[in-house]
Amino acid sequence: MRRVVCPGSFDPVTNGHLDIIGRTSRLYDEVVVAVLINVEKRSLFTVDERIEMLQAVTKEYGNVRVEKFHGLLVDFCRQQGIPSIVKGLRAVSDFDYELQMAQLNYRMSGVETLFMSTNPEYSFLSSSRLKEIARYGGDVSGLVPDLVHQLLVERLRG
Ligand SMILES: O=C(O)c1ccc2[nH]nc(Br)c2c1
Ligand SMILES: O=C(O)c1ccc2[nH]nc(Br)c2c1
Repeated sequence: MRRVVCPGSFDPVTNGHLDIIGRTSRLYDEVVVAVLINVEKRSLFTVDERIEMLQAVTKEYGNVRVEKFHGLLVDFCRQQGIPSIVKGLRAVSDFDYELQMAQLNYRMSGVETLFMSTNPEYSFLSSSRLKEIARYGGDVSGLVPDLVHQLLVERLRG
């Protein structure tokens, strides 16, 4: 059974994330989306809210499991018995950092990292940029799933 981890903060999940997860779900028997618990970082949605959104928007794929983890990603992979990670690459600017992380993770644990080119339509998109636009009243409806859009507007209004 070929399984892979797709890590991130997903605060919240965007259409860019969903594109990567959906395409990855067609390549593996199971995709484990790993939501990072980072207590130092102030997040807009709680980890459990992010997990619920991810579960709702990935249900249709049928082979995506959403989990949370803290600490080292490679320790999570080891605990899950999963030998590889898939990450999206939006632009050359992502590559330097992601390459270093991939080399470090491999050196620490032998866990492999596979990179997938993001859909150019979303190459500018990140959760943080999305929240910034939404905070100032910008229309982000085409950048996140409808469910996430509703929750985002409600949360920012609150
Ligand atoms: O949500 C994040 O922080 C995040 C970061 C980096 C990422 N690369 N590929 C994906 Br999907 C992804 C998600
Ligand atoms: O949302 C982010 O912060 C983020 C970062 C880096 C990323 N690479 N590919 C994707 Br999809 C992606 C998303």
